[in-house]
Amino acid sequence: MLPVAGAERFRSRGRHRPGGGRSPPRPAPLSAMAGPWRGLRRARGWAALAGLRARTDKFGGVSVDLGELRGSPRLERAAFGRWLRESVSQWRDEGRIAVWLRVPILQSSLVAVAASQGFAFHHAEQGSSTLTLWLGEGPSRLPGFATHQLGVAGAVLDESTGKVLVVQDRNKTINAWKFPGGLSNPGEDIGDTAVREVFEETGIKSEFKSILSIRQQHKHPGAFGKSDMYIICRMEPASFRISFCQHECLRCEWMDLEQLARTENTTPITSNVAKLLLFGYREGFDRIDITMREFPAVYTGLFYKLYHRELPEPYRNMT
Ligand SMILES: NC(=O)C1=CN([C@@H]2O[C@H](COP(=O)(O)OP(=O)(O)OC[C@H]3O[C@@H](n4cnc5c(N)ncnc54)[C@H](O)[C@@H]3O)[C@@H](O)[C@H]2O)C=CC1
Ligand SMILES: [Mg+2]
Repeated sequence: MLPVAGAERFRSRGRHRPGGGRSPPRPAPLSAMAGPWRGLRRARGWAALAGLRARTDKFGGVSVDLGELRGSPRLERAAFGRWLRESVSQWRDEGRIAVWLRVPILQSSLVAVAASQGFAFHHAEQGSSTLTLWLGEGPSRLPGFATHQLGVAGAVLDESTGKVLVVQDRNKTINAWKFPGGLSNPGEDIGDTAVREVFEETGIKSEFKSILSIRQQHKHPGAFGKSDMYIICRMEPASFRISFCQHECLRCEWMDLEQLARTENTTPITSNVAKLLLFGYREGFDRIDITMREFPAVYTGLFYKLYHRELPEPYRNMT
């Protein structure tokens, strides 16, 4: 069994002791136990299991990282299965609401053992998977993993000529004109994705000016069935000579913005945003722009970017 390492121990419902009182006694060390642990003495890796730490979170869940077994002999599945069953039983008694189990990819045979005890995948990354088991009352309230992917395109408009940069994708069945763009990298700002993707696909350097539109599409086949957010940004060109990526694009050109707004050889998204951009080009970009401001995040010490329509000065400085 696995004693919990968090500062606070959760009391199970019905075991509340008035006045707080002492913590329940810590379980005896694994080696001293009888019953299900006896067989573990000889099982490979059992000693390492005893050293694992279970960390509590502020919601009352408990996390165990099997990566802490690094350098230990490979665990026998049976030993792990018995250890997990006993530990879960103890956490249940302690009133924990959930278990988070991180499994390094090379220990993946233990995933099946955990799954046979009710655990399910929460998410997987390159080197590990994380499984969860809900112990609380009623249906699980654990948040799911990422729900969306983010694509960003750049509508690069040369204001001196009224031409906009467009491409036709090589791998798409319909070769419609669209703005160059692609998927955001983890941790990448929207504007930075637009600059990077425009440059990678067309060779054109550009600067982020504003967000023009946001499209949300559920069950997107290109997002492995997840939802897809597609943001189109207004960009200002910093170079003009096209050198497009032959792998990704079939064609690339500077096209008259009004022609793009009128052509049928495009998607509804590109067509509508071309019309919006044409309106802004003629009537002022302040009519269409969703601009960005940066602020310090209060609790984390990080910064975030807030995107919204222009706020008039008197409102901006209200206290
Ligand atoms: N105008 C529109 O209306 C369009 C919007 N989009 C949006 O743009 C974003 C994605 O842009 P992309 O240009 O597609 O991304 P991207 O520019 O990041 O390119 C993705 C790359 O991955 C490759 N790829 C994708 N799936 C693959 C697979 N299964 N195996 C091997 N290679 C694979 C593609 O060939 C491409 O080279 C999404 O948000 C999408 O919804 C994409 C196309 C058209
Ligand atoms: Mg692309």
